[in-house]
Amino acid sequence: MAPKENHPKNGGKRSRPSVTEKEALDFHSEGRPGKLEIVPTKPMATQRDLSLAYSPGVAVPVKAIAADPAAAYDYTTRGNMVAVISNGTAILGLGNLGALASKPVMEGKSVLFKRFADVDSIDLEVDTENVDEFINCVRYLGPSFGGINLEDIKAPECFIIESRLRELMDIPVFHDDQHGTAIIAAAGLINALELTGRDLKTTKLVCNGAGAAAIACIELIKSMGFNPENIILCDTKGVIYQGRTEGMNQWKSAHAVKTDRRTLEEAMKGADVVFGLSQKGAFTEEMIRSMAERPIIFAMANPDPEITPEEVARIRDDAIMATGRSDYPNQVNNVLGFPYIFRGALDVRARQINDAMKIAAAEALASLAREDVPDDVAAAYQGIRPRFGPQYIIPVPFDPRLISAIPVAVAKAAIESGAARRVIGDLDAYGRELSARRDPIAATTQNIYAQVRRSPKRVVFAEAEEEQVMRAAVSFINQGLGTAILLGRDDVIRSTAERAGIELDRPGIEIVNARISNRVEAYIDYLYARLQREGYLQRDVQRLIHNDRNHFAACMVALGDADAMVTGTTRNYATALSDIRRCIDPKPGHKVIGVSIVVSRGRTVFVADTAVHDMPSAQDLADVACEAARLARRMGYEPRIAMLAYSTFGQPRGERSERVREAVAILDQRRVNFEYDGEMAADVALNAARMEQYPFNRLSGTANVLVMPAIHSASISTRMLEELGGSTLIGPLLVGLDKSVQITSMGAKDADIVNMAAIAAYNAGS
Ligand SMILES: NC(=O)C1=CN([C@@H]2O[C@H](COP(=O)(O)OP(=O)(O)OC[C@H]3O[C@@H](n4cnc5c(N)ncnc54)[C@H](OP(=O)(O)O)[C@@H]3O)[C@@H](O)[C@H]2O)C=CC1
Ligand SMILES: CC(=O)C(=O)O
Ligand SMILES: [Mg+2]
Repeated sequence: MAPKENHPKNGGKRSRPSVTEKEALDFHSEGRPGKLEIVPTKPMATQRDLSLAYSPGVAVPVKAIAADPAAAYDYTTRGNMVAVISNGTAILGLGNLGALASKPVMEGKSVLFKRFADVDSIDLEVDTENVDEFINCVRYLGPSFGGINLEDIKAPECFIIESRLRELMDIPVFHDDQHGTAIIAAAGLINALELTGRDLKTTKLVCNGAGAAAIACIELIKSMGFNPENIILCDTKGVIYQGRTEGMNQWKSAHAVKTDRRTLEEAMKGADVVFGLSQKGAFTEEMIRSMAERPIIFAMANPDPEITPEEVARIRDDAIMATGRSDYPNQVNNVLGFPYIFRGALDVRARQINDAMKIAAAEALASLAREDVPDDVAAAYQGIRPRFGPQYIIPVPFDPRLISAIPVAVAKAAIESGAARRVIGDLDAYGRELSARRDPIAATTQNIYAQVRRSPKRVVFAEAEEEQVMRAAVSFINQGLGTAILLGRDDVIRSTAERAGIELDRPGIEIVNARISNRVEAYIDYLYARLQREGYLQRDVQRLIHNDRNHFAACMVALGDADAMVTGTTRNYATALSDIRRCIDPKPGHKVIGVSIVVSRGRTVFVADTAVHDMPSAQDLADVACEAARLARRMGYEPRIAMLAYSTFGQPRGERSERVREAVAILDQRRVNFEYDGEMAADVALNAARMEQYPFNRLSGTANVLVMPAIHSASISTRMLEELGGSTLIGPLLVGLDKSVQITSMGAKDADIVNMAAIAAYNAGS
């Protein structure tokens, strides 16, 4: 998983992941519809909890807040809560589709607040296009929130709404499409100008679009020193020149210039920079061709840019190209801003987000892209170590440094400019505290996908007659992960696909029918040689290869006809595993085990063995610890292993715990190179205060790998965590086999199958 010394180079030709409309709808409807839920932060289990949380206990903070409003930050969610508010009049670049239709985007923004900056957020869709009604609706909500993020409200109404609400409310009111976009575009522009050796004062820029995002972008770059005479603004009517009357408003007029150019085409001739904040397809190849040498093109319309990087690459090889999308390099998108800007603003209880805070965010972003990317961060860059250059002018949203770099800069500027109600004395300590909030598993998962994308694999889907497996296979190839081999009867696969509306006739999908494959004899010979002394006759083996797809698929992988395999949706784990073990051995010196990854409230814990050893011996437990430590390291975690039991360091003493104590002694003898200790109970392993009661314990912090004493405790506890504790469970991942195989849980959904196929492909590559 060592990142390569390189930087992403696509020239517009890199294959990029895409999603189908069905995948997008399934993603939003699966399980609980939508993308958000609310989770209590206090126990609500007993009479006492109720007395504290509700009547009578709740009266105490009520009185405290009435006496001192600042106390609301100490006793309520206000200080970490942002409302994302829209009326749906400019949803991305899709136009005015109404408040209700904007909800998926607003929920998305709320989720991004949480994911990237641990800011709690709720979306509010306000069903009016009337400016006064909208303002009146929002102005009274101040007590509920630490900040208001206005989103996708069209110009010019958005300007009036934002400025009036800023006057009326004593918390930050920030129209993300204006200032979020401006901050990110300014950061990208600072770097692009430097790379092309341009001076801010003489660069000529055309901005297509004269709405919320566009006006804010040009205002910010003017305030940074851009010469107003060098900026031409265009809208649907063409160039905004002095004296134009059609389709004008005061915000456009403020940026009208003296020029005889009238169309976007004319404006772009010889331009150094073009900003697209308008609509899909607004730039033609001709316009791009007419720009100056080494042009800077930010085509920021969402979901589809004004021109694609592929189109630009066809006609010019000297452009610096950015879009608003996640699937191209140089993503100039406000996701890089709003979570972190609000994080900083909330932490100093800011009254507003002022220009000083915006410029601080832009500068922090720009300088982050120029810094060397350290090893532990390279994972977020898809295993490639990016270097400041035309393909890397701005950090990626998954860059784990953003959470500390941007809020610290924003908080500092808020304190210095007087917008803060609370001063953070030690900003370095604040930065360290912020870093600790990041969850590396997301970066790891995306790194797995990215690595596979760079080195696509042939993965056999053993149960391809199942509809969800076919969908997973299609998604696998759509995401550029490799070739999907569908194993099954051709006619059954095709008729099921047709019924389900799945298109299989596309490059990257191969259907293999075990009954008529010309590899059958080779697989029978291979398997018979392995099983003839295990009580199998040749005809038994023939039957296995002809009739059982796990055996056939595993032989494909064993003999190199496929790189990896995924199975498990139609059979239980143990059956699938024993089918595979007949065909594939453990890697020399390894033990085959299952490791589940539990992600819970930002914490990631590996649990082993959750799949293979029923009642492991002390030797087995030591082996499991070694295998789990290897996997944790591969996923970017330095293992701290707790050997779990019901007892802790000999108390209470019991026969079952003896095995675990012995396993610890075996690890001592092996002089392994990772931290471990035990035996200990789960609460001691996971709770720092409980752990402190054993000062002699050798773990340097709470455990991140739990070795379970037996499979039943492993399986029961992980499933309970998933069902009762709201944790996300990944796996069990099968580790230790000589070839790459993953087994999903029975009845797994297509998204889970794709994840397992990606992990199988990833393991096949190393
Ligand atoms: N990458 C990012 O982070 C962000 C990207 N955006 C994108 O910017 C675009 C505009 O959003 P926003 O400012 O909020 O919307 P607004 O509705 O406020 O403004 C839209 C502007 O685009 C102009 N426009 C529309 N189509 C064309 C066209 N074909 N040629 C020239 N001008 C056109 C409109 O012109 P007129 O005034 O004549 O009607 C208007 O000035 C969207 O595509 C959005 O996705 C927005 C925010 C963030
Ligand atoms: C990214 C964003 O906010 C938009 O396109 O509207
Ligand atoms: Mg928006």
